[in-house]
Amino acid sequence: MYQILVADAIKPEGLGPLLESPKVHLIEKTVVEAKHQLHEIDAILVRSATTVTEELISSMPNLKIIARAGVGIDNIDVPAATKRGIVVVNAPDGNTISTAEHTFAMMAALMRHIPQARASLKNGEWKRSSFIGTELYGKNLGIVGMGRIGSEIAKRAKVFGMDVLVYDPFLTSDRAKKMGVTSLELAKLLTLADIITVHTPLTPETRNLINKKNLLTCKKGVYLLNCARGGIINEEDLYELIIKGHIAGAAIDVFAEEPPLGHQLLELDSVIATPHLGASTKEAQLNVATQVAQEVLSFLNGNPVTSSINLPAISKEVFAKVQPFYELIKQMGSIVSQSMPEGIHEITVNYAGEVLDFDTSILTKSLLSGFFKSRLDVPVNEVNAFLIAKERGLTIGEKTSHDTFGYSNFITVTAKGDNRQLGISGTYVDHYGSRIVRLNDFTIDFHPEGNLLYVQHMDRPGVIGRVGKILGDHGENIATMQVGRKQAGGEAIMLLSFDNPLSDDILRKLKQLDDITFLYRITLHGS
Ligand SMILES: NC(=O)C1=CN([C@@H]2O[C@H](COP(=O)(O)OP(=O)(O)OC[C@H]3O[C@@H](n4cnc5c(N)ncnc54)[C@H](O)[C@@H]3O)[C@@H](O)[C@H]2O)C=CC1
Ligand SMILES: O=C(O)C(=O)COP(=O)(O)O
Repeated sequence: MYQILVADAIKPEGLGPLLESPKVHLIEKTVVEAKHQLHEIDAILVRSATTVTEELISSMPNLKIIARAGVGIDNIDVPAATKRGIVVVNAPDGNTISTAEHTFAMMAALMRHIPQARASLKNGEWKRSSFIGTELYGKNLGIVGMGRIGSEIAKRAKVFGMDVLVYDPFLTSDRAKKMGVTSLELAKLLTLADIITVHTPLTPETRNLINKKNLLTCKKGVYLLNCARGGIINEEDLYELIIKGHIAGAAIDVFAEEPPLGHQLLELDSVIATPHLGASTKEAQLNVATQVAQEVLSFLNGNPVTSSINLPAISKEVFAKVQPFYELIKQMGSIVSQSMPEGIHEITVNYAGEVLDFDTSILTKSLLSGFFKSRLDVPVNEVNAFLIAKERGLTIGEKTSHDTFGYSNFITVTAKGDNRQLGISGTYVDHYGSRIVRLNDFTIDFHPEGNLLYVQHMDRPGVIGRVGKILGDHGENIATMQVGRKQAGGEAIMLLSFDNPLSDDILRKLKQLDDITFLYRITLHGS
């Protein structure tokens, strides 16, 4: 039973996929309330209220997936999660419309002083001339960050007759043209805009992106909006320039620290604010909860996730096609690891044939997860495979070729250690399954599963019999056996399979036999 901590207020109606799963137990508590259960948590679902720090991650040794029911992942230590092999997913488009609409509502309210006028009315006043507003029509709206939300705002602004100027280093001129917006450098946008709204994520690059220095280049009387993340516009600088009259007003939904208790900006009449409400609609909350619930369930069921921050996106359909190769190469990684228990400094994979239809980096990561599984006690998966390899000084190479040796697909892994090199080739055959077809230059054919014994020996009479005798004397029943050699009298191999793993004692006795070059036990769990 998977233990899933729902640490923030996530709409229960959206959690249906998880609630209906017999494999899942939902714990709806804050991190503090659940402090005695953290060690058993497999998945955590959060919004922006919970900060998922490295410390919190390390207090959850079973954690496999962190789901953000929303967009911004600045409250999650993604590098720490990645290092631990924990998948991070979000709900990238579930609250786009709500946040764009909220920004637009804030802009209209800001320009027409709606909150201030309402407060005045409530005080029994009727001060029509104090609340003279400004039209949106014909104004230059500067959008910084032209992603999902920025783009939706641009569409709405155009309908209101605004001229839309945008700055986004990742926006192509083609897309800007299609959207009917003017793409500019930030410095230029700031000098031309009447209203500026930011819609970037909060990153080291965007923190304080809008600051005193560049705000002073803006038109006097400019309006600012931040419905993205506190800190993108420097709050102290904004305050100072509003006080000095350079900025006419600001609409703020998000703060550098939330809640912003006693914040100086909230004391200013020309600042309107909401308590991080961008995504707070019935629709958005249902969307994001449903999206992350589906992602978490899919992941826990061994299926791919589609909106991961630290994994390449792969659809269910593509995953179904790639899965046989994914399992095959994971077993090949495990064979390499168990066959070369000494240090390995380089692994190269050569992909040939129909396997090249897929993103082979996913397969190489699967190889590494199989390789590291028996070597490390930290989980290694597609999330952290390359990172762990780098940390351990393991060089990973990927090659492709057309030579499939008559198979429709062919994968060869070569591992180099200090004194030895190992080569293994495998293929996936429809209706027949994974096959290892070459090992250390010997032609062979076996399904990579179960308890195996690989023996490399000199091709001399009696070797096979002596091995068989020791096994028989210990009551070990050989389930299958294959032999191979390159030339008479040269080196040869035996590959035997058993119902149970062989004991260390048997291995020791086998190693003492004459003519055995080396042997190793390989245990492979289900493929
Ligand atoms: N107030 C609220 O409740 C909500 C706030 N948000 C915030 O809004 C942000 C944007 O959301 P989406 O549009 O969905 O994300 P998105 O990823 O679709 O768009 C972000 C855009 O910012 C651009 N960008 C990145 N670095 C930049 C830089 N240095 N300068 C200019 N542009 C840059 C990217 O190229 C991208 O186009 C989120 O990261 C989140 O922090 C999102 C949802 C709700
Ligand atoms: O999705 C986002 O990035 C948001 O800022 C929404 O935050 P929330 O889930 O409402 O705490």
